[in-house]
Amino acid sequence: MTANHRQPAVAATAVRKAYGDHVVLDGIDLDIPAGSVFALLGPNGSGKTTMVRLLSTLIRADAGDLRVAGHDVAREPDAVRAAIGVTGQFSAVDHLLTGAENLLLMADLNRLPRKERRRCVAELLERFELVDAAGKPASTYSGGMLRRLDLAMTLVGRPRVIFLDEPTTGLDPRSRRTMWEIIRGLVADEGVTILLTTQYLDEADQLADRIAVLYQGKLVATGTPEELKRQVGGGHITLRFADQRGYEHAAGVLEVVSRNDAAFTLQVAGQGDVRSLRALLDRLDRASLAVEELRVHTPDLDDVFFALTGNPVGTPLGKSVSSSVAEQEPAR
Ligand SMILES: Nc1ncnc2c1ncn2[C@@H]1O[C@H](COP(=O)(O)OP(=O)(O)OP(=O)(O)O)[C@@H](O)[C@H]1O
Repeated sequence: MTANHRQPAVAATAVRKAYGDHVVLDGIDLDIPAGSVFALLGPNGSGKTTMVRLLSTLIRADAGDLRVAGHDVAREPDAVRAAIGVTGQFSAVDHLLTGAENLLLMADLNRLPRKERRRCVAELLERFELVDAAGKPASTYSGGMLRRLDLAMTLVGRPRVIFLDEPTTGLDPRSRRTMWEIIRGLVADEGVTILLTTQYLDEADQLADRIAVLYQGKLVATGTPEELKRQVGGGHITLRFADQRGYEHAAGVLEVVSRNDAAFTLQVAGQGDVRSLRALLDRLDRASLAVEELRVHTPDLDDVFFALTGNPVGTPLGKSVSSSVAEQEPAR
């Protein structure tokens, strides 16, 4: 590992940003190693876009230090701009131009040598599966195609750090997966650093080396997906019985965490590993109890999010829910 790799690609210390009385970011610290994917996870209005705008020099922080690719954001904004690419809610795509024209325009703006322009555009169209649509106006593109074009345009400038603001919001599942593959490829093939913002826990789980959970202007947790999941403790196993008799019998035999008398289901603590599952099934066998259905629930980022914020994913900021709703299995 070189010295350059040890230097964080993005660093923030005690960053604060308010609009009037509304404190949007309140003492944010970030440290993102070069060559990694970092997800800033938070519900609508939690300040994710504000953080990206600060890091990409579009707005100024009220307090704190921000460094990107080794440059101070306040003192060396031009050097920061030269090192970064930004895609997302403020897309650079011109809808009147074709995909190829948009890319050529970026190549011009980046002052690529004339010979290189065409080669670079052709390469990007190929890589982002836009060859067939290259001659069509961007106004005719689907949401997924527009995101791909936006990201391709960003890559013309060969950025070392890329900010992806909600890269897959509104996309269908197939387009999301294509985008995820592209993002993974960028890090693996080119060693760029990616900071992505997302409200999707599965996206953070799939892509990020590390995740920070932003809630009401503060980072409420930071860690690898696995570290965050460990924080919320053990999973559970749900057992459903065919009738009242079996259900009541089992409830007397097992250490039950919670029960649902109407559905004949019991929850017992357990991670779902083979050894503890075998022990549980042996116990049921010895008691001559037949289980109709068994489900293992390992903690996931939905549980983490709820444990940290008191809100299930997708709830707008500040709207807590009753524990009865929260105790339900998270929707997939
Ligand atoms: N220019 C501005 N003037 C006043 N308030 C603003 C401004 N920009 C953002 N805000 C407020 O700051 C808060 C955070 O906004 P931000 O866009 O950073 O959130 P977000 O987490 O990216 O949410 P979303 O997913 O909805 O974009 C919101 O309450 C928003 O209304």
